[in-house]
Amino acid sequence: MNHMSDDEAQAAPPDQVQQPTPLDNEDFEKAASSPAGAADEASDQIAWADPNHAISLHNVTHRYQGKKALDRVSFVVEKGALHGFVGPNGAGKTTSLKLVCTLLQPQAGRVRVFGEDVVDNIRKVRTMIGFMPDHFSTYRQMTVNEYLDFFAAAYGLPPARRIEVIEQVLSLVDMNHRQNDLISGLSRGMQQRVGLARVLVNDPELLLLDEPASGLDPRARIELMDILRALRSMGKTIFISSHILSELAELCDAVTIIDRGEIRFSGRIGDLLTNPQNRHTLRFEFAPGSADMREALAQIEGVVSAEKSGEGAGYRVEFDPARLDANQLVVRVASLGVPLVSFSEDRRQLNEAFMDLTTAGVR
Ligand SMILES: Nc1ncnc2c1ncn2[C@@H]1O[C@H](COP(=O)(O)OP(=O)(O)OP(=O)(O)O)[C@@H](O)[C@H]1O
Repeated sequence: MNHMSDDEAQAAPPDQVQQPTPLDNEDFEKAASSPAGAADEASDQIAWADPNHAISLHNVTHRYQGKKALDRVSFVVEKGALHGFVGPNGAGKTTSLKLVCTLLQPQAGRVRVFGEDVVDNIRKVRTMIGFMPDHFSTYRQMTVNEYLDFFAAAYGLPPARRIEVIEQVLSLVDMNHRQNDLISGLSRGMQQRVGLARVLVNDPELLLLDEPASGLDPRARIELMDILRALRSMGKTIFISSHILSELAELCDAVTIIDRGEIRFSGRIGDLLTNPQNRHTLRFEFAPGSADMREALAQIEGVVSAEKSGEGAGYRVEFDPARLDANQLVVRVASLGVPLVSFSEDRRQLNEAFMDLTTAGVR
């Protein structure tokens, strides 16, 4: 996502916010007639304006020069969550982030941060958020210390307090030892840590991170994820965007998937992975080197199909719940006389889920 420069992403005064363009009649009609439409706003107010929702987008539509970037988008991010925001190129991630950051105003619908409307309470919202764009577009010739001091001053911290805060935020991202280095001389991973330190300068409750792991090597990626977990354990809410669902699966509690301006899924990762169609399928893994078990499994009363799964001695076993429940199936499989290593619910692979929910091609 590169529509927003680093300097643009900082505390832009309200008069620099892109003003909304009125929507056409079609948009208003759809918004009003949708189940979560503007007409329902009053009745839904309590839920959508809940301060325990760090972010809520309710029926938000946004267009650029007539072209729809977001189409009646609604989702919430719970306070204290590490929440992923995933979608292919052009899906609408940056546009959504710009709305939450107060750099854009919604043309239809409501965007709230901890229950505060981003249009009505723009200044309050800005004190609660920290936005990290995906690249350093400027400031590369500053030292780490100068860079952080610049932002701390912009937030109005007095000089003595700035020294203290810079020490604290650099220690959170383990970068105190690079305080006097030029940003341009730092690795991508270290630049990302400095970017995070900058976002923490005003101690925001909500961190908005745009593709923070892109371009990082595996080690830097793991270290960054550890820092994010530590920040979450300090009570921060973290909303993190990525193109790659599997990258966020280990880290996040919940995920929102967006494609072509529409929300395809928003909820707990576990719910995304549990395929309703696979509720009656279990995966069994026998000891390595075991004989082919397909026939033995298929002969169990109530088993509909038994297929090999993966390279080793794994099998997907589908059963008819009217004739057999999962416990009975496990007992029967365990008594086949071949050592059973594990059994589990058959869960969809993340990438498979992502591909199912999104469409091919770049917008
Ligand atoms: N300033 C703009 N002017 C015109 N069209 C825009 C502008 N910003 C975004 N768009 C268009 O709006 C749609 C959504 O873009 P957005 O940047 O929000 O998606 P994204 O999910 O962040 O994509 P990426 O991951 O590629 O950055 C795209 O079709 C994009 O081309």
